[in-house]
Amino acid sequence: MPQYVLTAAQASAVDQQLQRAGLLDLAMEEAGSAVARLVQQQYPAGRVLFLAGGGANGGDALVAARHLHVQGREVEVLALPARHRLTQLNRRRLQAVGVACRPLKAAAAQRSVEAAALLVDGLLGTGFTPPLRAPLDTLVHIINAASCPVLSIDIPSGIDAHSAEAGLAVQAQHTVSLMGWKPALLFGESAARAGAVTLVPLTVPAAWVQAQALAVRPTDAEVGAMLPARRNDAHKGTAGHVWVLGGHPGTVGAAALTAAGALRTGSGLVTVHSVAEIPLVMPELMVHRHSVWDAAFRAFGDRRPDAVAVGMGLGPDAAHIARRVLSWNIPTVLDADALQPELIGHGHDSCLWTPHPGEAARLLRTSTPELTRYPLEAARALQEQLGGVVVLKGGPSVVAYSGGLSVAQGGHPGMASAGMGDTLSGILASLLGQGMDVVQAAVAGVRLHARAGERAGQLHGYGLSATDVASQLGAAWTDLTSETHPTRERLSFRV
Ligand SMILES: NC(=O)C1=CN([C@@H]2O[C@H](COP(=O)(O)OP(=O)(O)OC[C@H]3O[C@@H](n4cnc5c(N)ncnc54)[C@H](O)[C@@H]3O)[C@@H](O)[C@H]2O)[C@@H](O)CC1
Repeated sequence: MPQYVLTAAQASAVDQQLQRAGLLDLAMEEAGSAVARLVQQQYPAGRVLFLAGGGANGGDALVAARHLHVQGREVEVLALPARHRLTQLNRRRLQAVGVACRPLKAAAAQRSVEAAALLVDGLLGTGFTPPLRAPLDTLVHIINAASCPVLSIDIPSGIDAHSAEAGLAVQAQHTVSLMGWKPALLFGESAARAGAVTLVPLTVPAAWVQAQALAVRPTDAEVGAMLPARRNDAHKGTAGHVWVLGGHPGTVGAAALTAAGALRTGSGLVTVHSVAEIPLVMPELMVHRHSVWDAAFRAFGDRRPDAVAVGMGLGPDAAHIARRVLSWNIPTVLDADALQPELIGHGHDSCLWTPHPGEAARLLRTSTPELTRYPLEAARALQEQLGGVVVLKGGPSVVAYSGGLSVAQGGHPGMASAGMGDTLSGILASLLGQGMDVVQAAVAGVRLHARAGERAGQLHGYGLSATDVASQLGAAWTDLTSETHPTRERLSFRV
């Protein structure tokens, strides 16, 4: 089952459905027991201090405290007055098994924090609306000064579930996200506050969550199923021919990296067209140097590849060249210098636009900080303007298509280096050239790139390069397809 991304309002709408179905009590029980299980697994010794708010987030904390107490763990619970009906109910249940709920005051919290081996933050969840009011602000300061690890339930207290920004908010080591991801757990400073995130999907009908969800996060098995499986009689003519139009004196490496990315993703033939001298990074590449772009287009005549990537290091003529390529109406990846506002309105359904946040801000005529505050909305706005499919690159990348958003899993911080986007363009063009649908090519391509980055990151850490990532693409493909293509892979090896 895919994972989903929900805003606070969307999570609350599912809660109301659960409430109407008489299932909300069970959902809170499941949430609290999952938190208790995680505590036992990851933080198995010492006193656990729970700080519980008055809403349902506090209710989850009270359920978790009861489960741990019943399992013999030493727990201490400090709670604000319970406002939510189920939080009141779980307070009575906790007291019934012999755990006192002491009032949550700053002085008591300060003393208790010192004796705790783990602090569970159940103050505020998705019901929080900024700014933080007293006494919660003082409590957040106390939590952040604690020397023990902090585990937050659903979202660190003080984080607005929708935004990638973070003001005064809990810094957690671990967050247990309930039902689905919240945008804040995926992007920017707010994601850094959450620490490691464990998703607990809860026993909620998938259709209820899907109907509300802002975005989907496909699993590796789902991505693997999208990738094409080859027949044993495949040859270079059936594996797609990609053209790379890029490079300019001073930025020739970009086109070479794109071409290498396409070859390593399995393209049968890759040809680079440029007016600059492109380094032959792999001898399997075909490189055509043209005197000027007009001559290049004359030489192309009516010949077309299966897919084209345009823009990488292409320089000042990029918008003009990209416009001519768009008139071919074939699967096209537009990257880097080709991402210009003057191309708005010239795209088609088989276009894949791949801006990083700076390029996206240029296209939307906004600032980069404004854009990165709400990456999902930004990706959607870009797709509405540009048409086709948009990959808004980042950690994680977002794919926006007509009617939907998808957020990639995984990746590695070492991927923050020059040339990574060029490699991604090659991957995407390769998948398009192998006949993939443009949405699936985007979703699978960003995950393939991220998976190759994870593998390269294990070898090179923060020193990994785009070339290292390209070298891991074959292995990444095998990882993603291991569940879905096993028989075919085995057959291929026997031949
Ligand atoms: N379907 C789900 O995802 C489920 C969610 N559950 C929990 O329900 C939570 C949402 O519960 P609620 O809607 O009751 O909300 P919360 O528990 O997040 O917070 C509501 C409380 O916070 C206070 N508050 C809000 N903004 C504040 C501010 N700026 N300063 C100080 N206090 C503020 C409100 O007065 C209210 O008492 C989720 O985060 C999750 O923990 C679970 O109970 C199980 C099911």
